[in-house]
Amino acid sequence: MTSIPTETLFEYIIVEYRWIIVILALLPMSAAWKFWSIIRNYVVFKMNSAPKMHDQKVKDVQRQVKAWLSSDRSTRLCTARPTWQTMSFRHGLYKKTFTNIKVNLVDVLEVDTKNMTVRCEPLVTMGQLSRTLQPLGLALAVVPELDQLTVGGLVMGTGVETSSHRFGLFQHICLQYELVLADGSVVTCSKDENPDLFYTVPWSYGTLGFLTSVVIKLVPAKKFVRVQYHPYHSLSDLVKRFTQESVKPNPHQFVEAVVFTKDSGVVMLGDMVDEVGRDGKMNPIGKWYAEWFFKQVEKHLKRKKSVVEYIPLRDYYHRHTRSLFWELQDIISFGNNFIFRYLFGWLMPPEVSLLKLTQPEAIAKLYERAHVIQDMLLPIEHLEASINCFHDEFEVYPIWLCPFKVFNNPGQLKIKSNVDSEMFVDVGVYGVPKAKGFETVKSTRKVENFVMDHQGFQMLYADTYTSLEEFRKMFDHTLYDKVRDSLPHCKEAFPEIYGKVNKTVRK
Ligand SMILES: Cc1cc2nc3c(=O)[nH]c(=O)nc-3n(C[C@H](O)[C@H](O)[C@H](O)COP(=O)(O)OP(=O)(O)OC[C@H]3O[C@@H](n4cnc5c(N)ncnc54)[C@H](O)[C@@H]3O)c2cc1C
Ligand SMILES: NC(=O)C1=CN([C@@H]2O[C@H](COP(=O)(O)OP(=O)(O)OC[C@H]3O[C@@H](n4cnc5c(N)ncnc54)[C@H](OP(=O)(O)O)[C@@H]3O)[C@@H](O)[C@H]2O)C=CC1
Ligand SMILES: CC(C)=CCC[C@@H](C)[C@H]1CC[C@@]2(C)C3=C(CC[C@]12C)[C@@]1(C)CC[C@H](O)C(C)(C)[C@@H]1CC3
Repeated sequence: MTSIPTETLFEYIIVEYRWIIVILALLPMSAAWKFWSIIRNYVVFKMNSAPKMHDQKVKDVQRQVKAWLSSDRSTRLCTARPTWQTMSFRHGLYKKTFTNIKVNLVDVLEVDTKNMTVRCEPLVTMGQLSRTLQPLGLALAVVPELDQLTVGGLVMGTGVETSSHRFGLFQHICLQYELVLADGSVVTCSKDENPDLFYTVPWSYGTLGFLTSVVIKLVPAKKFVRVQYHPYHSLSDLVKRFTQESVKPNPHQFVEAVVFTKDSGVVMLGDMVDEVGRDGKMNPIGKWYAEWFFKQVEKHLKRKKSVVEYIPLRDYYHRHTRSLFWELQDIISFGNNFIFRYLFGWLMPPEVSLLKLTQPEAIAKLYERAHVIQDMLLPIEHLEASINCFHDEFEVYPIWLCPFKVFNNPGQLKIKSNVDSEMFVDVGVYGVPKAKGFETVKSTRKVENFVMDHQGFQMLYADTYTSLEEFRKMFDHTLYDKVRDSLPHCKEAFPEIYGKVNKTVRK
């Protein structure tokens, strides 16, 4: 059955019989972990104990930074969050050599219904937030899809979702950050207070200070999302419709597309509603027995006509969680089989952290050699050319398309200078490449060059093969460098962004 070059019999057994470990150990462990965190978060939030503890916890972060300050400072600093717990594809090697600062801040602090904001700590996850906010009739303006993504990671990296064509990236819905800096001080920043710091925190990957709380913008939520599925059998027609829907003045609340082959795909347009209308069926895609969402979407291609469905709001927000987009099909190939779904669907998905922790070396090598995970962010006018380029270099399907607005703010993302905002699209490619002549580094480099030539950006949770020079060209470092120069001990404490995301520091 296997064609992976496994080095030992032990490794061979681990790879080939991994499903036994996944089903008997990882799935039950994941479920127990989820169950425990839901109860714990609920109790803490209801008892309202978290806001009182917050200052104490921030002081503890300050204490650790000050201890480093008074040491010989021979190492740099990073958070102590184990690398297997994170949503990045690789393990950060710097965690082993840097001083690890414990930032164990896991709570939703305050929901302000008057100002429509929520204040929360950096380790709060998207799943935890949507669970807390939904009963209050609220939602984050942008909810990145995977349950396990944290507020801290999304602020220091980036976050995108199908409402981003209206609200922008995750950074654009954040109103205030509280950080512990390298000199041990606590600062808050917003567009009016310490604006340079405020605008350079996103995409800084923890290289300016430790985030301790964030104020995020909320929007009113309704019970369901009315989703229209529009199948296309021509790439240019799909791109035309997708672009029109993204840029029009009064767009639908959610816009997304999944491209299944070079010339077929489905455009999805969604709007929140309170009741299920007569024009479509209710589809609770979050139920344990439901088919994986992308498989359901694929079926609309065959129907050839537009269809309307009503999806419960939380199910919609986390629609790609149960199948980790389409990555789980490579891990549990029979995961979408109806017998498996009825028996074990309620345990899905296995926690990404547990998958990462138990990933054998042979699988890591297989992914390195024959798997692509990349999100490229490009101005929307280059969408069709991007898909053609991705097809030539990778030939990986499905492709995820999500439009998003980039506001003309200071910081690392530079857009055309004469506009208030520019529409971009996230082209997400996750899977096994079928392109002839695919070679991980060579092919990814070609795509990276295409992205740079078209004024795009690369998401950095995945592998980047850019050189430091190219990276600094892709992301504008002018203000970032100025801020690092001005913050005491910053350059001594933290490497620059490239030092945390390039391939040599991640394995
Ligand atoms: C039940 C089960 C559980 C699994 N659990 C995990 C897991 O927890 N974590 C994990 O990472 N993987 C997991 N896998 C994936 C598994 O390791 C690979 O699918 C398998 O080893 C691919 O080898 P193959 O020769 O059997 O597949 P074939 O179908 O023969 O594959 C042909 C070629 O396609 C490529 N290929 C196939 N699958 C992949 C893939 N996933 N990524 C990159 N290239 C691929 C390889 O180059 C391979 O040589 C699981 C698979 C199964 C069936
Ligand atoms: N839909 C989407 O938008 C998706 C986004 N992603 C990406 O996944 C990542 C988020 O994953 P997640 O596991 O939550 O985050 P991680 O723990 O991987 O953190 C990402 C970066 O943020 C830094 N960071 C996190 N918390 C803090 C903090 N409190 N103070 C200072 N720095 C901090 C980390 O620094 P350190 O290295 O020191 O720990 C790290 O460099 C993001 O990069 C995001 O772009 C992935 C999938 C989907
Ligand atoms: C911007 C958007 C929407 C990005 C979606 C990113 C997902 C597809 C990524 C995030 C985490 C991710 C890199 C991951 C993996 C697949 C792709 C994921 C789910 C897997 C599960 C692939 C198998 C690997 O052995 C391993 C377990 C290490 C990783 C873990 C992280």
